[in-house]
Amino acid sequence: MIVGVYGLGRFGAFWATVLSDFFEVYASSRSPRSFADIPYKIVSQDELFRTCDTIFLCVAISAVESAVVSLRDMIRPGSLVIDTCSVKEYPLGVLEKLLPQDIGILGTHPMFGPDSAVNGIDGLPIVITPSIRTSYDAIAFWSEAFRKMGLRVHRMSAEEHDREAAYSQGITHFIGRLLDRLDLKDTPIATLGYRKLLEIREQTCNDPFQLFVDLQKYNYHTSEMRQSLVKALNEVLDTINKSIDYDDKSSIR
Ligand SMILES: O=C(O)C(=O)C[C@]1(C(=O)O)C=C[C@@H](O)C=C1
Repeated sequence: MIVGVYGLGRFGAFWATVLSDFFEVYASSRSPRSFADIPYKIVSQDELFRTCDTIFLCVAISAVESAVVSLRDMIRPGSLVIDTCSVKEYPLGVLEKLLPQDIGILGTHPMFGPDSAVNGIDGLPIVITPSIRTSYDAIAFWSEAFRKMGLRVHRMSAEEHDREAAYSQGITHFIGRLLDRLDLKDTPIATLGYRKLLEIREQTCNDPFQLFVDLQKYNYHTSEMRQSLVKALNEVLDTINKSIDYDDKSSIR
């Protein structure tokens, strides 16, 4: 079985490498790039869809629609398109709307990337969100394949995924970008907690800014998450303000 990867950005190039330990992998992208020392074969878009009947789509969330429009005539009937976006309801909706009925669709979200999987993928989580267009065989095959790759497979609906991810990955990227605006510096008196804050900033800001914007825009639950954050911030500020007695000179400097 030759597995295809379409999109060779930060995540696609990483995922093609990971898959190559378990499958023969062909990869292609809109703007052809040359890579040194890679375990997969770079092919033209034409060859990718002619050769592979399982294709991982590894494009930015905001690029899914235009990618599918430009590729759909090349995808053979009976193929399976596996989306890997960090949100699930939006891309699955686009794929279901734009791909012909005889092409299968499976949603996945590997909950890691090149930074978090620097020591390998063993034990890391991957979400699978079957759509109305996922065959039982495809769910069974890929759940087992991901397990054999050492991943922890979590099956849930796209809606459940997005709700949970808004309050886990979404909030992390939001806080990371907030911290980035403060220009925080390392210091010899850094506490463990402070070092963890700096790590969050580094981990999230190492990803393209587009990922941050897309996570906030295309996960329909992040707006509620942001409102909860603002409410929580105001409540904490209120508590502090109430505890400061502005007439008592000893409590303020
Ligand atoms: O390891 C990395 O490079 C990542 O940024 C991975 C990360 C994240 O930690 O938020 C980013 C995008 C994916 O949706 C999953 C996880």
